[in-house]
Amino acid sequence: MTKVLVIYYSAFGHISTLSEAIVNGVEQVDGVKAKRVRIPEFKDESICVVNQRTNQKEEGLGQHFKLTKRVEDYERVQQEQSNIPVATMNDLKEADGIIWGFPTYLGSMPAQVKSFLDQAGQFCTTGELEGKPTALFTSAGSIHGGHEATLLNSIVPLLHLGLIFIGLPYTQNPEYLTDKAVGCSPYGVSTLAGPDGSRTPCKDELTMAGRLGERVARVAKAFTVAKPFE
Ligand SMILES: Cc1cc2nc3c(=O)[nH]c(=O)nc-3n(C[C@H](O)[C@H](O)[C@H](O)COP(=O)(O)O)c2cc1C
Repeated sequence: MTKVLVIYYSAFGHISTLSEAIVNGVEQVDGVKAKRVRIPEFKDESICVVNQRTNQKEEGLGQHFKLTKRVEDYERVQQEQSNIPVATMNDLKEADGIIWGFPTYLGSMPAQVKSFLDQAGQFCTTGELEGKPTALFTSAGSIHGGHEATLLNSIVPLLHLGLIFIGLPYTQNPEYLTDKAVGCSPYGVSTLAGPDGSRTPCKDELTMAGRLGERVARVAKAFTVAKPFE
């Protein structure tokens, strides 16, 4: 059985929703099983969405973000995710393919994810993740808020780990060839949350998320049979 790990961090649930579509796509491929895990949250005092409630007012630009409601959303979503196992270094070692999902924070990955990846840095010297197919999905507040930047700059640590990056090709994903506000690009899956987080992933984004899962699963399965790096 080929194992694909879908590993994610989600504050408000958009990434969590995409991760379910990705799992469904992975499991379209015979002989491939998905495991969904979440990257651990920081301790309370460093969680930026909680700090925003105490440090910012809902006036000026802050009105657009509906911060008080966002913290309520955050607390609800964390509760809903409490049954998803917390990711470990062992999960990475056991997987034949790894798909990472996280929101765009300042045009890059959240610190929670970077912290987890830094711990995985131990595998640079052991080579235990080398040759495994990998892919990315993200979510951003606004259309030009940096989802493509996040996908592109997040490839860098994955290459340090020796993972083999899988994108989302045009011919199989015509939905992103549009003038409408739809996420996804050749670099991976993405969705738009809207400034106040009220937009949820649309049908096209969920379809493309499924296809990315399936694509990684196909490559992971082929690699477990062919063992091209042994
Ligand atoms: C600290 C922080 C930084 C953010 N930075 C960006 C940003 O650079 N661009 C953007 O479009 N949205 C930004 N957002 C909005 C998030 O991308 C949005 O809340 C996220 O995509 C929702 O995903 P989730 O529901 O899985 O948490 C930021 C949010 C937070 C809390």
